[in-house]
Amino acid sequence: MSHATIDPSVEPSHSRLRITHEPAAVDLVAAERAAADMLAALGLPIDGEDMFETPRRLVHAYAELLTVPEFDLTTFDNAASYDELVLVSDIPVRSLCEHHLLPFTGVAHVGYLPGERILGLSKFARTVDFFARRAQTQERLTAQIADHLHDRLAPLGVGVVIEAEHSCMSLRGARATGARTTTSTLRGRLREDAAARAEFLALARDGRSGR
Ligand SMILES: Nc1nc2c(ncn2[C@@H]2O[C@H](COP(=O)(O)OP(=O)(O)OP(=O)(O)O)[C@@H](O)[C@H]2O)c(=O)[nH]1
Ligand SMILES: [Zn+2]
Repeated sequence: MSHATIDPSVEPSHSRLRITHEPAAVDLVAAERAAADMLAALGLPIDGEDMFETPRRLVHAYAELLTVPEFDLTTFDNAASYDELVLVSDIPVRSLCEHHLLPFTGVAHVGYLPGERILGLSKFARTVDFFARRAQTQERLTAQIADHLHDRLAPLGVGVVIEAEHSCMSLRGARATGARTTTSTLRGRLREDAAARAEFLALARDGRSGR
């Protein structure tokens, strides 16, 4: 469950909304014990000198990947009445698929049509990371970023495109190395207005790196 709290020290033209996440209880000691049992059951020599510390490293690696970073969603008055698209492309995405807990990685393109507020540019990447550092599906991650910005920033429209490679599908299983999954969520005018939607999707496509 995540929730946002208003920082009481807000200034009229500059607002900071503390974006926080209430993590479930984490018991690293129990997790290390369970990791040691799992690795031993998989036949790995964890009692030997080389892998002695592997259960601890495994648990800490997952704990790090699943730690949701808090931040301030800083917004400013749209003093210039800027009413065109703002798009930040190629934001790194690092997440874990909830089915295998294997990484999926790629990029997000996040854009919006400003209303009364504009968003601090770094907050696009922070918002992506905030929702990525969990056990996720790509679809839910895409929708959560779009819904969050739509709710908190109250723009005229918002769009999120994510392109990612799922290692559970490329390293194992189907072994479809190089297969990329693209998801998009559009809200407000970017969903309803055909011209705005086409402009956003074209810019998201053109603005990305030539991978
Ligand atoms: N829709 C969706 N599926 C995902 C995502 N990440 C992983 N998956 C899929 O979740 C599915 C889980 O399917 P299962 O059949 O239960 O698992 P599995 O036997 O390991 O499947 P294979 O990967 O086909 O070997 C797989 O098809 C994965 O590719 C995601 O972000 N979105
Ligand atoms: Zn998976």
